[in-house]
Amino acid sequence: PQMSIDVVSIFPEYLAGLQLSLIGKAVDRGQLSLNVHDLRDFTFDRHNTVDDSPYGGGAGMVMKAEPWALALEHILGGGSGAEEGDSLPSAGTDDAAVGSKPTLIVPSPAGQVFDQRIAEDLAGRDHLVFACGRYEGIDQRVIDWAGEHFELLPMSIGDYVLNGGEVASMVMIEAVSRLIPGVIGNPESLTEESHEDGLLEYPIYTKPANWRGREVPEILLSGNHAAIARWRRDRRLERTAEVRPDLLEKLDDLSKDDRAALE
Ligand SMILES: CN1CCC[C@H](Cn2ccc3ccc(-c4n[nH]c(N)c4C#N)cc32)C1
Repeated sequence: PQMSIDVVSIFPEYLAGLQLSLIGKAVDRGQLSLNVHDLRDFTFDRHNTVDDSPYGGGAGMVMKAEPWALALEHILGGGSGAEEGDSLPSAGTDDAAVGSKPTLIVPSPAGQVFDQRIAEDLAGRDHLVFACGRYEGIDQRVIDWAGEHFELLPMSIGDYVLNGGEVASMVMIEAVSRLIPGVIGNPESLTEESHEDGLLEYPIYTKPANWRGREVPEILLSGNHAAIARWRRDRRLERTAEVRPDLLEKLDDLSKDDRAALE
């Protein structure tokens, strides 16, 4: 596969949604491999304990280090099949020396904020591993240890608080996998979309031309493709100025026509 994705979670069924639709098809086509691991499979006490109370006191529980290290070592050791089919490293070398290190993404409110640029960067990598925390998070020593075996990326999907890393991982996996060539049916649909080139997308319409008395903008029925392209760009500029002026300020290649649309 072009990319292997592993996810570790105490709620593996949360990630089942990814098997549907586009990503499911890409997995069936062998473009993507997605493996979800239950953290509790790496506990061996009677209660499959994954958490304990925080040193120093405070509310909530902390996820214990050992299960996480065992789960991540299982994945490093090829437990995800990510390395299957790769030429086995010659004796004595470790993967990190032979290939590039896998990328470990740790969803966290304290992470770098995920955006389309980061999605594009991650889409070019071979092996992504997502560590989904719950409770108050994961013992810091796991993160410190993981930094020696992975390229470590603490990542937040936005400035609001969730209860765990699963939803954040699904957001990032969807944003990344749709950028992998062939995963999205028509690569054309990856252009001129919001955040791809810094402008929000233009309004879209389909049949009927008159719906409950509301007409489709005339220009779109004209067949004049240059005029339609201009109209669409004007709508993108207008919408971005209205909804996300912060994005507009980042643009430095506005044409004369663009500026006219913003007057
Ligand atoms: C009250 N406490 C505060 C700290 C976090 C605790 C819940 N939690 C445990 C693991 C974990 C992972 C990610 C996120 C998260 N929140 N917001 C985002 N954008 C995230 C992302 N990515 C949240 C998480 C709840």
